[in-house]
Amino acid sequence: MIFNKDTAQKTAELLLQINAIKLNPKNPFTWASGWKSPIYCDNRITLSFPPIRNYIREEFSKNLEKQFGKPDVIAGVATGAIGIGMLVAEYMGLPFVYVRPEPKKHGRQNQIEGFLQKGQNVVVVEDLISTGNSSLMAVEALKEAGANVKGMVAIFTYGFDVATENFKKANIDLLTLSNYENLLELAVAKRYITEEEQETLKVWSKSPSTWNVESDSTSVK
Ligand SMILES: O=P(O)(O)OC[C@H]1O[C@H](OP(=O)(O)OP(=O)(O)O)[C@H](O)[C@@H]1O
Ligand SMILES: O=C(O)c1cc(=O)[nH]c(=O)[nH]1
Repeated sequence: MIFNKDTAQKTAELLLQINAIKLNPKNPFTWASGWKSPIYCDNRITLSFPPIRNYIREEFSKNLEKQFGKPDVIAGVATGAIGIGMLVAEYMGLPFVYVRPEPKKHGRQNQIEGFLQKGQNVVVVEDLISTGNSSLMAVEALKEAGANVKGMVAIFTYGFDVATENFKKANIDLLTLSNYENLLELAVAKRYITEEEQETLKVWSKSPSTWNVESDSTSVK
């Protein structure tokens, strides 16, 4: 679910403006899930733009407190959400930890980096949700460490049914700044994408887990 329509539209517009949305139908991206996709939303780029990362930080901080109450700790999902998660923690004056996809193989062999105590209330910050598997693995690790996970916030979700089901099964509330529906609406209205690209995305969105074609690369300008 998005926080609200205004934020969803503004966030989508900012992502398009900084060219964080890449289209590459002829040489598809491989996602974390292994799915092939003509689209890639690179939210990591937002960190390079201070006014945009400040906007994201403030929207996250305001809305997550409204939704979940003020947590004891903010957790970022590594690596994509370490930067933005830390900015949120700093803005809210809260401790921060980050969660690796798996325990580190040397050193202290930690999966969670930072100081976390059993029973602490944690809100998880993620940059992007496709299937939700990466984020929910982080939630699992936090719960195993004794944290009380209050919910998750992310910059963007594709809104796939599989993610909705995964979050429902895990009993975790997910709120996002923006989503695919708002992104597409704006990209079409402001002519960031051609009719041909629109058509590709239409075909892809009908069956994203099985979509795959051969083609060339473009970024949405
Ligand atoms: O919802 P999912 O299907 O799990 O996909 C989304 C995940 O993929 C990306 O991480 P990636 O694995 O590319 O690693 P990174 O964060 O280190 O860039 C992104 O940052 C999410 O964590
Ligand atoms: O599923 C992914 O791996 C993924 C998709 C996407 O659009 N952006 C991203 O950073 N990861």
